[in-house]
Amino acid sequence: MSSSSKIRLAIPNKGRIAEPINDLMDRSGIHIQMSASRQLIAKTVDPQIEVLFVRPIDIPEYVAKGVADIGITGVDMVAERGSDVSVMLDLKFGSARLVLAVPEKSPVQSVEDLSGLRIATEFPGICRRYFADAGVDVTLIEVSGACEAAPQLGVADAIVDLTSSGTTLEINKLRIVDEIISSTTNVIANHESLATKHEKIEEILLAFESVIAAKGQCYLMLNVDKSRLDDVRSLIPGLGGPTIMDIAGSGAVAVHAVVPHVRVYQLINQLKHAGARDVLVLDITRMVR
Ligand SMILES: Nc1ncnc2c1ncn2[C@@H]1O[C@H](COP(=O)(O)OP(=O)(O)OP(=O)(O)O)[C@@H](O)[C@H]1O
Ligand SMILES: O=P(O)(O)OC[C@H]1O[C@H](OP(=O)(O)OP(=O)(O)O)[C@H](O)[C@@H]1O
Ligand SMILES: [Mg+2]
Repeated sequence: MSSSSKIRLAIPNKGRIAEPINDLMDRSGIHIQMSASRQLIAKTVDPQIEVLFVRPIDIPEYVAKGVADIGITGVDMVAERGSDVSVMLDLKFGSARLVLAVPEKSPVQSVEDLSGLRIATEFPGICRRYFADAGVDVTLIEVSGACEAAPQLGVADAIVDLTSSGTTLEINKLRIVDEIISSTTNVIANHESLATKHEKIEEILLAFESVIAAKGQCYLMLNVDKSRLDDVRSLIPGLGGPTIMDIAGSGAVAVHAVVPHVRVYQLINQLKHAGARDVLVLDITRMVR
C-alpha cells in the first residue's frame, strides 16, 4: 500500500491507450516529470501524486492489491483479471468490443454450435466465464496476440478478440457471432484508498472530468454593433447563452460563448454575415460546470 499522503497512479507504459492517457495527464495539469524514457516510476508537478508505468493488463491487480491507489486502463482488462476494484470514471476513449468470431464460411451460427471446438484468445479469464455461463464446453487456445490468424492456420475453430474498426476481422475473413463485452478506458480505484484518500482522489477525478467536458468544445469571442446583436445571438448555440459585455465608449458589445468544434466552420461564416467582427476561436483545456 502506498504511503497515506501520496497517491500512486498506475498508467500504461506503452500501447494504443498510453498516448491519450499522457495527453489527459497534461491537459489535467498533472504533468509527469520524466528523467529517463524507460523509467517506470515518476514524480509529477504535484508532490502528492506519483505515477507507475505498467502494462494495461497488469493495472487492475496493481490497484486491487493497493500497490497503486488508482489506475487508468480498459474495463476489459479489469474483467479479464477479475480484479476487485471500483470503476470510477469513463474517459470516453479506447473503445473496443470483445467479440466471438468465426471464419465467414464456418457453419457456426451461435455459441452453442461451438461445443467441443477450439477457441483462440488473449482473454482466457473472460472466455472461461462466458462459455461456462453459456453451458458450452470448449478448448481454449491461449495466444498473446495476432489471434485472427489461428482459424486459417488450423489452430482454432473460432476466436475471442477485440475489435474497434473491424479491419482485422474483415481482412482475415472472420464473422462476428456474439459480442461479449464492450470496453472503454476508465479510471479505477482501490477500495481502501477510496476511503482513506477520498479527497485527493476526488480532486484528480475532477481534473480528468473537466478535460473530458472540454473535449469537442471551443471558446468563441467576437464584437458586434448593438444594432446587430439579436442577429448574432440567434446563431450561437452556447452552453447557456452567450455572455454579452458592453465595450466602453462604443455602440458595440463583446459576445463570448462555448460552442462545439463541429459548428465553428459554418458558424464563423454566418456570424460574419450577421455583422460580427474581431472573431476569435480558442481551444478549451478544461471545463468545470
Ligand atoms: N483495436 C484494439 N485492439 C486492442 N486493444 C484495444 C483496441 N482498441 C482499444 N483497445 C484497448 O486498449 C487497451 C489496452 O490495450 P493494450 O495496450 O494491451 O494493447 P495494445 O495497445 O494493442 O498493445 P499491444 O500491442 O501490446 O497489444 C485495452 O483496454 C483495449 O480495450
Ligand atoms: O478492429 P481493428 O481496428 O482491426 O483492431 C482489432 C485488432 O487490434 C488488436 O490487435 P493489436 O493491434 O493490439 O495487436 P495484438 O493482437 O498483437 O495485441 C486486436 O487484438 C485486434 O487484432
Ligand atoms: Mg493489442
